Amino acid sequence: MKELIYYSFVESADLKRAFVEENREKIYTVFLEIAKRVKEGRKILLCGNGGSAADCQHIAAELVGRFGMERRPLPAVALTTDTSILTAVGNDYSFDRIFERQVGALGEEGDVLIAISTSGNSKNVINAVLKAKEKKLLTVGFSGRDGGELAKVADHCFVVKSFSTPRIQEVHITLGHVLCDFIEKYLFSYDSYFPPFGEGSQQ
Ligand SMILES: O=C(CO)[C@@H](O)[C@H](O)[C@H](O)[C@H](O)COP(=O)(O)O
Ligand SMILES: [Zn+2]
Repeated sequence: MKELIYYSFVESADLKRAFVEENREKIYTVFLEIAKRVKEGRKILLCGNGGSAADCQHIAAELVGRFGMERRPLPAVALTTDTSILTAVGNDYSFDRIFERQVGALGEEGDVLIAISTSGNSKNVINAVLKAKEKKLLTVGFSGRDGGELAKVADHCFVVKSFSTPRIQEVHITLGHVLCDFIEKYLFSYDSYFPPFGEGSQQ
Protein backbone atom coordinates (compact mmCIF):
# COMPACT_ATOMS: atom_id res chain seq x y z
CA MET A 1 0.00 0.00 0.00
CA LYS A 2 2.87 2.38 0.65
CA GLU A 3 4.03 1.80 -2.94
CA LEU A 4 0.50 2.46 -4.15
CA ILE A 5 0.42 5.82 -2.39
CA TYR A 6 3.84 6.86 -3.67
CA TYR A 7 3.26 5.57 -7.20
CA SER A 8 -0.08 7.42 -7.47
CA PHE A 9 1.60 10.74 -6.77
CA VAL A 10 4.51 10.02 -9.11
CA GLU A 11 2.16 8.88 -11.87
CA SER A 12 0.10 12.07 -11.50
CA ALA A 13 3.18 14.29 -11.55
CA ASP A 14 4.71 12.47 -14.56
CA LEU A 15 1.46 12.71 -16.50
CA LYS A 16 1.19 16.44 -15.87
CA ARG A 17 4.77 17.00 -17.00
CA ALA A 18 4.32 14.91 -20.17
CA PHE A 19 1.05 16.72 -20.92
CA VAL A 20 2.49 20.21 -20.63
CA GLU A 21 5.62 19.31 -22.63
CA GLU A 22 3.43 18.08 -25.47
CA ASN A 23 0.75 20.76 -25.29
CA ARG A 24 2.29 24.02 -24.07
CA GLU A 25 1.95 25.86 -27.40
CA LYS A 26 -1.59 24.60 -27.92
CA ILE A 27 -2.56 25.55 -24.37
CA TYR A 28 -1.28 29.08 -24.97
CA THR A 29 -3.09 29.45 -28.30
CA VAL A 30 -6.43 28.06 -27.11
CA PHE A 31 -6.37 29.85 -23.75
CA LEU A 32 -5.60 33.13 -25.50
CA GLU A 33 -8.63 32.60 -27.73
CA ILE A 34 -10.80 31.91 -24.67
CA ALA A 35 -9.42 34.91 -22.73
CA LYS A 36 -10.04 37.23 -25.70
CA ARG A 37 -13.65 36.11 -25.82
CA VAL A 38 -14.13 36.69 -22.09
CA LYS A 39 -12.55 40.13 -22.51
CA GLU A 40 -15.08 40.86 -25.28
CA GLY A 41 -17.93 39.96 -22.89
CA ARG A 42 -18.61 36.37 -23.93
CA LYS A 43 -19.24 33.72 -21.30
CA ILE A 44 -17.91 30.26 -20.55
CA LEU A 45 -20.22 27.25 -20.17
CA LEU A 46 -18.88 23.98 -18.76
CA CYS A 47 -20.19 20.41 -18.73
CA GLY A 48 -19.03 16.96 -17.63
CA ASN A 49 -20.07 13.95 -15.54
CA GLY A 50 -19.09 12.77 -12.06
CA GLY A 51 -15.71 14.11 -10.97
CA SER A 52 -15.66 16.19 -14.15
CA ALA A 53 -18.98 17.76 -13.11
CA ALA A 54 -17.25 18.78 -9.90
CA ASP A 55 -14.38 20.22 -11.97
CA CYS A 56 -16.89 22.27 -14.00
CA GLN A 57 -18.30 23.78 -10.80
CA HIS A 58 -14.83 24.34 -9.43
CA ILE A 59 -13.67 26.26 -12.52
CA ALA A 60 -16.88 28.32 -12.76
CA ALA A 61 -16.53 29.25 -9.08
CA GLU A 62 -12.97 30.51 -9.62
CA LEU A 63 -14.15 32.75 -12.46
CA VAL A 64 -17.36 34.08 -10.90
CA GLY A 65 -15.66 34.47 -7.53
CA ARG A 66 -11.91 34.91 -7.73
CA PHE A 67 -8.84 32.85 -8.46
CA GLY A 68 -5.78 34.86 -7.45
CA MET A 69 -6.71 38.53 -7.57
CA GLU A 70 -9.39 41.03 -6.72
CA ARG A 71 -11.26 41.93 -9.91
CA ARG A 72 -14.77 42.04 -11.32
CA PRO A 73 -16.70 38.74 -11.55
CA LEU A 74 -16.31 36.83 -14.81
CA PRO A 75 -19.19 35.05 -16.55
CA ALA A 76 -18.99 31.26 -16.25
CA VAL A 77 -21.79 28.74 -15.78
CA ALA A 78 -21.43 25.08 -14.83
CA LEU A 79 -24.26 23.20 -16.54
CA THR A 80 -23.97 20.49 -13.87
CA THR A 81 -25.56 22.23 -10.90
CA ASP A 82 -29.28 22.86 -11.36
CA THR A 83 -30.92 19.68 -10.10
CA SER A 84 -34.36 20.75 -11.33
CA ILE A 85 -33.12 21.22 -14.89
CA LEU A 86 -31.00 18.05 -14.77
CA THR A 87 -33.87 15.92 -13.47
CA ALA A 88 -36.56 17.49 -15.66
CA VAL A 89 -34.58 17.20 -18.89
CA GLY A 90 -33.23 13.78 -17.88
CA ASN A 91 -36.69 12.54 -17.01
CA ASP A 92 -38.73 14.15 -19.79
CA TYR A 93 -36.24 13.82 -22.64
CA SER A 94 -33.09 11.82 -21.92
CA PHE A 95 -29.96 11.93 -19.75
CA ASP A 96 -28.12 12.32 -23.05
CA ARG A 97 -29.68 15.77 -23.43
CA ILE A 98 -29.13 17.30 -19.97
CA PHE A 99 -26.31 19.58 -21.18
CA GLU A 100 -27.42 20.03 -24.79
CA ARG A 101 -30.72 21.54 -23.68
CA GLN A 102 -28.91 24.06 -21.45
CA VAL A 103 -26.52 25.01 -24.23
CA GLY A 104 -29.63 25.59 -26.35
CA ALA A 105 -31.06 27.85 -23.65
CA LEU A 106 -27.96 29.77 -22.57
CA GLY A 107 -25.35 29.53 -25.31
CA GLU A 108 -24.83 32.56 -27.54
CA GLU A 109 -22.63 33.01 -30.59
CA GLY A 110 -19.04 33.66 -29.53
CA ASP A 111 -19.38 32.02 -26.10
CA VAL A 112 -17.10 29.15 -25.11
CA LEU A 113 -18.15 25.62 -24.11
CA ILE A 114 -15.61 23.63 -22.12
CA ALA A 115 -16.64 19.99 -22.40
CA ILE A 116 -14.93 17.54 -20.05
CA SER A 117 -14.95 13.77 -20.55
CA THR A 118 -12.10 11.44 -19.63
CA SER A 119 -13.32 8.80 -22.09
CA GLY A 120 -14.30 11.42 -24.63
CA ASN A 121 -17.42 9.38 -25.28
CA SER A 122 -20.13 10.50 -22.82
CA LYS A 123 -23.17 11.11 -25.00
CA ASN A 124 -24.51 14.05 -22.99
CA VAL A 125 -21.16 15.83 -23.37
CA ILE A 126 -20.93 15.10 -27.11
CA ASN A 127 -24.51 16.33 -27.66
CA ALA A 128 -23.66 19.55 -25.82
CA VAL A 129 -20.69 20.11 -28.14
CA LEU A 130 -22.80 19.48 -31.24
CA LYS A 131 -25.44 21.98 -30.07
CA ALA A 132 -22.71 24.51 -29.21
CA LYS A 133 -21.23 24.20 -32.70
CA GLU A 134 -24.69 24.68 -34.22
CA LYS A 135 -24.98 27.91 -32.19
CA LYS A 136 -21.44 29.03 -33.15
CA LEU A 137 -19.80 28.75 -29.74
CA LEU A 138 -16.10 27.91 -29.49
CA THR A 139 -15.90 24.32 -28.24
CA VAL A 140 -12.94 23.13 -26.19
CA GLY A 141 -12.71 19.50 -25.05
CA PHE A 142 -10.74 18.18 -22.07
CA SER A 143 -10.43 14.47 -22.80
CA GLY A 144 -8.30 11.38 -22.12
CA ARG A 145 -7.32 7.97 -23.55
CA ASP A 146 -7.35 8.44 -27.35
CA GLY A 147 -9.57 11.54 -27.15
CA GLY A 148 -12.68 9.58 -28.12
CA GLU A 149 -15.54 11.22 -29.99
CA LEU A 150 -14.88 14.52 -28.19
CA ALA A 151 -11.55 14.95 -29.98
CA LYS A 152 -13.39 14.52 -33.28
CA VAL A 153 -16.24 16.98 -32.68
CA ALA A 154 -14.72 19.80 -30.57
CA ASP A 155 -12.95 22.75 -32.22
CA HIS A 156 -9.97 22.10 -29.93
CA CYS A 157 -9.37 19.14 -27.65
CA PHE A 158 -6.76 18.54 -24.96
CA VAL A 159 -6.14 14.82 -24.68
CA VAL A 160 -4.44 13.45 -21.57
CA LYS A 161 -2.80 10.26 -22.79
CA SER A 162 -3.70 7.90 -19.96
CA PHE A 163 -6.31 5.22 -19.33
CA SER A 164 -6.75 6.12 -15.67
CA THR A 165 -9.85 8.31 -15.14
CA PRO A 166 -8.64 9.86 -11.85
CA ARG A 167 -5.17 10.60 -13.22
CA ILE A 168 -6.73 12.20 -16.32
CA GLN A 169 -8.98 14.31 -14.09
CA GLU A 170 -5.96 15.46 -12.08
CA VAL A 171 -4.44 16.88 -15.25
CA HIS A 172 -7.79 18.40 -16.26
CA ILE A 173 -8.18 20.31 -13.01
CA THR A 174 -4.62 21.62 -13.32
CA LEU A 175 -5.47 22.74 -16.84
CA GLY A 176 -8.62 24.40 -15.45
CA HIS A 177 -6.64 26.24 -12.78
CA VAL A 178 -4.09 27.40 -15.32
CA LEU A 179 -6.95 28.65 -17.51
CA CYS A 180 -8.36 30.71 -14.60
CA ASP A 181 -4.91 32.15 -13.88
CA PHE A 182 -4.37 32.91 -17.58
CA ILE A 183 -7.73 34.65 -17.98
CA GLU A 184 -7.22 36.77 -14.86
CA LYS A 185 -3.74 37.84 -15.88
CA TYR A 186 -4.78 38.48 -19.49
CA LEU A 187 -7.68 40.68 -18.46
CA PHE A 188 -6.38 42.40 -15.35
CA SER A 189 -2.58 42.44 -15.19
CA TYR A 190 -0.19 44.81 -16.83
CA ASP A 191 1.23 43.78 -20.17
CA SER A 192 4.49 42.42 -18.78
CA TYR A 193 2.65 39.10 -18.73
CA PHE A 194 1.84 39.30 -22.44
CA PRO A 195 4.57 41.36 -24.10
CA PRO A 196 3.72 40.30 -27.69
CA PHE A 197 0.12 41.44 -27.37
CA GLY A 198 0.11 44.27 -24.84
CA GLU A 199 -3.64 44.00 -24.29
CA GLY A 200 -3.64 43.06 -20.63
CA SER A 201 -4.68 46.37 -19.06
CA GLN A 202 -6.76 46.83 -15.92
CA GLN A 203 -10.52 46.72 -16.39
O1 LIG B 1 -14.61 10.95 -10.66
C1 LIG B 1 -14.75 9.88 -11.17
C2 LIG B 1 -13.57 8.98 -11.31
O2 LIG B 1 -12.42 9.60 -10.80
C3 LIG B 1 -16.08 9.40 -11.69
O3 LIG B 1 -17.12 10.03 -10.97
C4 LIG B 1 -16.25 9.71 -13.19
O4 LIG B 1 -16.21 11.10 -13.36
C5 LIG B 1 -17.57 9.14 -13.73
O5 LIG B 1 -17.47 7.75 -13.77
C6 LIG B 1 -17.95 9.69 -15.12
O6 LIG B 1 -19.25 9.24 -15.45
C7 LIG B 1 -16.98 9.34 -16.23
O7 LIG B 1 -17.42 9.95 -17.45
P1 LIG B 1 -16.40 10.42 -18.58
O8 LIG B 1 -15.25 11.14 -17.92
O9 LIG B 1 -15.96 9.22 -19.33
O10 LIG B 1 -17.21 11.34 -19.47
ZN1 LIG C 1 -12.85 11.02 -9.14
